[in-house]
Amino acid sequence: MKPPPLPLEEAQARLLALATPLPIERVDVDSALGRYLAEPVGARRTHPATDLSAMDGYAVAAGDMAGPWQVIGESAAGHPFAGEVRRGGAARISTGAVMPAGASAVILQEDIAREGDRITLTGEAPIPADKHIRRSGLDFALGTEVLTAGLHIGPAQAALAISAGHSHVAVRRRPRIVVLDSGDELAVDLESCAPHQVPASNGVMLSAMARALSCDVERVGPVPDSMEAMAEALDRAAEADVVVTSGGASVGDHDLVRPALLAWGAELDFWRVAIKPGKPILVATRGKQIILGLPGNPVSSHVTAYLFLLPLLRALLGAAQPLPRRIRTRLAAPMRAGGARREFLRAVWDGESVTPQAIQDSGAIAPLAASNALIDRAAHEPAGETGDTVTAYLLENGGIA
Ligand SMILES: Nc1nc2c(c(=O)[nH]1)N[C@H]1C(S)=C(S)[C@@H](COP(=O)(O)OP(=O)(O)OC[C@H]3O[C@@H](n4cnc5c(N)ncnc54)[C@H](O)[C@@H]3O)O[C@H]1N2
Ligand code: MOO
Repeated sequence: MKPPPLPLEEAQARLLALATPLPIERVDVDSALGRYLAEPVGARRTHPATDLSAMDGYAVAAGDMAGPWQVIGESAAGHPFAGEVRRGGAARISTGAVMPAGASAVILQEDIAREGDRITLTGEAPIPADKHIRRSGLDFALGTEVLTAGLHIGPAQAALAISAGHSHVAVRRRPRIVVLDSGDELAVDLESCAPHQVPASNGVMLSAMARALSCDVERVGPVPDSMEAMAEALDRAAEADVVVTSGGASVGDHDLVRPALLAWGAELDFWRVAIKPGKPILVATRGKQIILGLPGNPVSSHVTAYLFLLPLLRALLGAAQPLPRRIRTRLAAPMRAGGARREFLRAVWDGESVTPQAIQDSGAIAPLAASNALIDRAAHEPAGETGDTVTAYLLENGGIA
């Protein structure tokens, strides 16, 4: 008797429990982009390190806001004014330049008339007087924890690490993934793809999903439906952290993934999850290696990669939040009632509401490619009306902000 399919959350928790974050390495911030911080980042400097002007204009002394003034020097970005600003004096100042000693206000150049070195106020003096000054430490002070461990390193986080004085950060090494697709019907040469064949598209799709998460991916296959060919293909995955197979996961006579994995020395953790598409997904281990057997139907492969593979890779990379986040949104069109399995419906989210695709076949790639969201519909959920609130996952950024 085979055990019943696992509920999704239980299956995800079991998979993530197998994932120990990979060893830490220190890399330059450029190379860390797309990965997750393995250690918090503390500021090695105060930013700004000193008071700076936020605008182009003239720096004057406190309480000396009426003018006229004599321009006694200039503070340009990267070239501070060495002198001191006293009553009646002003220093020309540019955006990002250091406030000179004695100066405590910046008057915008649009509010000033200049004749030679004499300037007068033609517009408004700033209120409060220090309005255009960026104070030392406004952004962060020396010693502050500016980035927490487990955070995704995107462009802004990279800029912050650099501003905080870190040219290198601690991240987990890139996971090594082998993507292996299988099936006698799979064609690589698209020019000679006969009607009994199918273009092998899952390998490209699954590799692309893994590569978007800073993984080193090798593709093996398509592998023919024979135990010998599977054994040979799996041997090429001996060094992989994660082996992803696609196809052959179901119950057919030619579905060889499970027996081939067992013969390779893998131990089955679970097989089958109560979701549609993607029910026949399997998870196994072989020593430290984690094996994800995804169903061959292209949409099933995509959805299970989204719900299982990407969270697993994020966990190996040390992400604080490996699972995709849900959004609550409204139906822009009616939704059919749920069936026996919880279903992830391909859908289009326009920023306000979501429309399920008319065709939900797990072999239909066109509606998948036209979708940017998955609606999470419970088993036996009643039909939905336009305007009803539903839960959805956004596909475009892997569901993670
Ligand atoms: N009697 C039953 N039959 C099936 C069941 C079941 O419970 N009882 N489950 C169905 C479900 S659900 C799914 S999902 C599929 C999964 O099957 P497999 O993982 O064994 O996948 P295959 O049979 O190898 O292929 C299914 C389908 O996908 C195409 N495919 C496979 N690999 C690729 C690839 N790399 N690129 C593009 N397309 C691919 C393949 O040609 C098939 O059309 O089983 C159901 N059957
Ligand atoms: O679960 Mo299968 O993935 O429904 O087509």
